[in-house]
Order: sequence, then structure tokens, then C-alpha cells
Amino acid sequence: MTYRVLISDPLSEEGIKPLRETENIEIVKNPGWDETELLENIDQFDALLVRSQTQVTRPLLEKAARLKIVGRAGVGVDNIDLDAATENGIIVVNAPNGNTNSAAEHTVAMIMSLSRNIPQAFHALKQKQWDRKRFVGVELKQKTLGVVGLGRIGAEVAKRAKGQRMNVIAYDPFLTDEKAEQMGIKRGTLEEVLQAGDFITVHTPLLKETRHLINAEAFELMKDGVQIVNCARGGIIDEDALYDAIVSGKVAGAALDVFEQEPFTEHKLLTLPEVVATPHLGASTVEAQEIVAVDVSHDVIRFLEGKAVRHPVNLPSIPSEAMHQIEPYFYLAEKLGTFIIDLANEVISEIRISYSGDLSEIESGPVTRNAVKGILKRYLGSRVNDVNALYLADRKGITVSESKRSARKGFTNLITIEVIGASGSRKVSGTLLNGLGPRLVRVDDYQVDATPEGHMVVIQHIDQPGVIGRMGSAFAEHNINIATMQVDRSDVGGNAIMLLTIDRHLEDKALAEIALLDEIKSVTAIDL
Ligand SMILES: NC(=O)C1=CN([C@@H]2O[C@H](COP(=O)(O)OP(=O)(O)OC[C@H]3O[C@@H](n4cnc5c(N)ncnc54)[C@H](O)[C@@H]3O)[C@@H](O)[C@H]2O)C=CC1
Ligand SMILES: O=C(O)C(=O)COP(=O)(O)O
Repeated sequence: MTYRVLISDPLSEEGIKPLRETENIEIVKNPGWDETELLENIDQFDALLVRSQTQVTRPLLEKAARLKIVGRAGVGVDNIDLDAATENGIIVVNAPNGNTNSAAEHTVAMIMSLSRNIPQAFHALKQKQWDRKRFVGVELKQKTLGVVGLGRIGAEVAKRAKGQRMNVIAYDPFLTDEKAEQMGIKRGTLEEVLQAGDFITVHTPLLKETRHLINAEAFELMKDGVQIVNCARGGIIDEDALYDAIVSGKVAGAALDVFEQEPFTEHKLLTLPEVVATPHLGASTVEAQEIVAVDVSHDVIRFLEGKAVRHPVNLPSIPSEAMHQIEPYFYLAEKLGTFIIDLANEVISEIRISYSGDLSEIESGPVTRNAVKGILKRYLGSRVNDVNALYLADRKGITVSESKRSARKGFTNLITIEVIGASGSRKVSGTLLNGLGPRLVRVDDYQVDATPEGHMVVIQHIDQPGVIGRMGSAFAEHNINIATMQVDRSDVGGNAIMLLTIDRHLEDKALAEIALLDEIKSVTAIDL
């Protein structure tokens, strides 16, 4: 199968080498499509790689019938409708580390441009004006830099500011006193940071909570003559409020790399001499572009090869060590899920998944998603995957719960999936046997031992002499070879179960005839 990858923004050619070197990947790079053409063509692609320009909207994602993954070669994913991606089972990955250094360096360049009026002075000189008085600057030494958002980039900016002998005060909901002390900076509330900064730089993502975080009231709190830097996202600062604050003289200068609407050629802030700006260049270095493109290419390859991605945005990120531990259970969980929904054979309202033994200590979320995927596949086909399994279960009104028990129950690891429908509860348990792979070990309360794959049949019957023989003959009559057979019973002469693996699918006609035999209570064919 050939995977088709669309690259719709300028990505480093060097950086996408891993994709070019992977067999079965066909790349369409920068075809120059406008929004309508992109919408018309998106259904031909399995993967879409973007930077910040392409707007990955709900209509686009809903049209993208083949799309499995969106790779953002950079950090901010505010140009991607994450809810729509999740609902449509499309994983979004980004490259969060590759451009940190470049964005931090750009921020420092912006702070220094502001403090020494470099862009304005250069512009005047180009206009043949040798004007030294107008461009007297201020030193950074002993000034205070207020950092709002001390994540990867904010922290790098803080370190560099310390190199300029600035005092740094930062606000981030995750910043602890210990971390601040370690970095030699001060921790403050948002208000304290706004009040203390001679320069204020924002480094948060653009979220509902951070939209217009720096607004008219925030400017009111600031020192007169404060200078503002935004190399994070347009929209964190209210541009109208910034314009007013500059015109009123409250803000002495602003350096902006990002804007509420991009791209543009006319902007009212750019009419002000106090504003210096770049067209979203924070990550635009040869080095950063190569790293982010390599990172995102590797994640796309990993995903298309069925491996866990390193930087998921719409799935919880699992450290690779933990992933290594749980990945072997994905297959087992999915098969158990499909097995139990076929056995239950009715609309269910609840899924209970329990983990025992070693599994009680694992990060079980991804395993649960695979179990739910196995169940929902029977309702929803290939539309369901790890990304949307829980969302789709919720939308179908099915509750999913997890429990953990450290008791071993005879197995070092055991997953039990119970589904509950109108006629009651059905459950199945499976384990991963060291060196032997996945095993189905319990169906309802009966002990079995089978590999959960291929064609299986579950027969509920009465424990009486001759049933096993008659069953063998019945399958032989339909020319179906029985590969394995497991039998267990509740008590002598009571209810019993037979679990067969057979060499081909059991057709409805044969199943109906077998089900008519005496002592047989039910026959269920399960194809895993
Ligand atoms: N101009 C450019 O070309 C580039 C811009 N960026 C942007 O820079 C920003 C920061 O990127 P990273 O440092 O990599 O992200 P990050 O995720 O490492 O850091 C963001 C920090 O913001 C904090 N935060 C969230 N809400 C907050 C709030 N209400 N108040 C204060 N702090 C809050 C988070 O706790 C986190 O520590 C993002 O918006 C990203 O899109 C990133 C790279 C290049
Ligand atoms: O990584 C980010 O968040 C950026 O803003 C960089 O954007 P870009 O890839 O240069 O369009």
C-alpha cells in the first residue's frame, strides 16, 4: 500500500528526507493549492504536514476520508481544529522541541531591537537621516524582564536575559518556587509580573484562556514606559488595546513577531514608530526548520508503520519507556474487545476493563483505548481508532471504566473486559504469556486457553456425554476442520462451554444447523 503525504506549507527539504527515503510513501509538496483546491484534493491523502499557514479546519478534516495523521512541523497547533481531528480519528503530532532555541533567540533579538531602536535607526539611515538623538536607547542590565509562560521557550528566554544581567520575574501556573530558585529568577503572579516588568514577553500557547490575556486592564497594571514583546501567538495580546496603550504613551515600544490575522501587508500597529515587527520568523532558521521537519517526518513514519508516535497532541503523551512496556498489550486488548462484543451480540451500555497483576501498575489509558477500539469496530468499522475510540464510545452513550487490582489471579498479567447490555453482562479475560504471546484464558466464568486470532466458535451447552463427539461430527459434515477445542463446565451435568478455533469462517447456515442440536444452548461464530 502506498501512503500519500501532502506537505502544504514550506518544510525543509533536508528535514523531510526520512519521508523521501521511506518506501511506499508518495509526497506531494507545496502544490500551491488555495483553500478550495485543498478541500477538493484532501481526500487523496493519508497524511498532511503543515506549519502555521495552512488552516486545518473542521470542513477540511471532515472531507479528508483517507487522512490518518496531521503533522505540525513546529509547536503551535492553533491552526488545527483538534476536536474535529479527534472526532474523525485523525491523530495530530507536532515537533515541540526543534524550534525552541530559534524562537528564544528571536525573542532576545526583538528585546534588543526595542531597547536600542535598531530597526528604526536603520530605517532612518536608509532614508539618509543620520539621527543620533532620536534613537537613544536603554540598557537591559538591571532592568526587569517579566515572562508570562515559562515553558520551553519562556525558560530559554529567561536564561538568556540573565546573561544580559536582567532580573527576571515569571508567571506560569506550573512554575514552582524550587524551579524558580534553581533558575535564579523570581516567581510571581500574573499581576506581579505585569507590574514589575520593564520589558514583558509572552510565551504561552494561544488558548481560550490566553486569548487577550494582555488586554486594556493588563496594560493599566504595567509600569509607564513598559516595552512589550510577543513572539508566541497573535491574539495573546489584544492588538487594539496595545495600539491604544502605545498611542497614550503607557507602552513605550512593542516588538511583534505574530499577529491576530496572518499574513497581512497593512496593519494599524505598523503605522506606529514604536512598533518593530517581523513576519512570524521565530522558527525560521535553517537549523530549526530541519529539526522540526525531521521530527515530524519520523512521527508520521512511525504512525504509518503502526508504531506509537513520540509527540501526539490529541492523545496523552506516554514516555517511551512506559510505551515500550504497554505496547505488547494493545493487540491483546483489541482482540479481547472484538471477541466480547461478538459474544454479547447486542447493543451495550457499559464497558468495564480491569487490569490485574503487573498490569495494575501500568499506564493503562492506551490499552483501554485499544480495547474500546476492538469493541466499537464491530459497530463502526475502520472509522474507529485509538484517537477517537473513547470519544465515539461517549457519543454512543457507552460508559467506559477501568479498575486495577494488584492480586495476580494465577496470571502475572490479566486484562478482563466486561460488557453490559440489556440481557446482562458478558466477560472475557486474556493474558500475555511470556514468550508465547496473547492468550484468551477465561470466557464468562469458564477457563479456556486459546490464541485470540482467526476463526473461533463459542458453544454453550449442557455437560452431557456425547456432546463433544456430536460437535466434531457436525463440523466435519460441513467440511470445517477444528484446529483446537477447549471445554469447561460450571459443574458436573451443568452448564458448559466449548471454545473452538476452526480453519475457516462458520457460515450462518452451518451455524444455524449446529445450534439446532440437542444440548446446545447457543453457538457464536467470532472472526478475529
Ligand atoms: N514565533 C514563532 O515562530 C514561534 C512561536 N511559538 C509559540 O511560542 C509559544 C510557546 O511555545 P513553547 O515554549 O514551546 O510551549 P510550552 O508548551 O513549552 O510552554 C507554554 C507555557 O505556557 C504556560 N501557560 C499556559 N497557559 C498560561 C497562562 N494562562 N498564563 C501563563 N502561562 C501559561 C504553560 O504552563 C507552559 O509552561 C507557543 O504559543 C508557540 O506556538 C513557538 C515556536 C516558534
Ligand atoms: O512552532 C510554532 O508555534 C511557530 O509559530 C512556528 O511557526 P512556523 O512553523 O514558522 O509557521
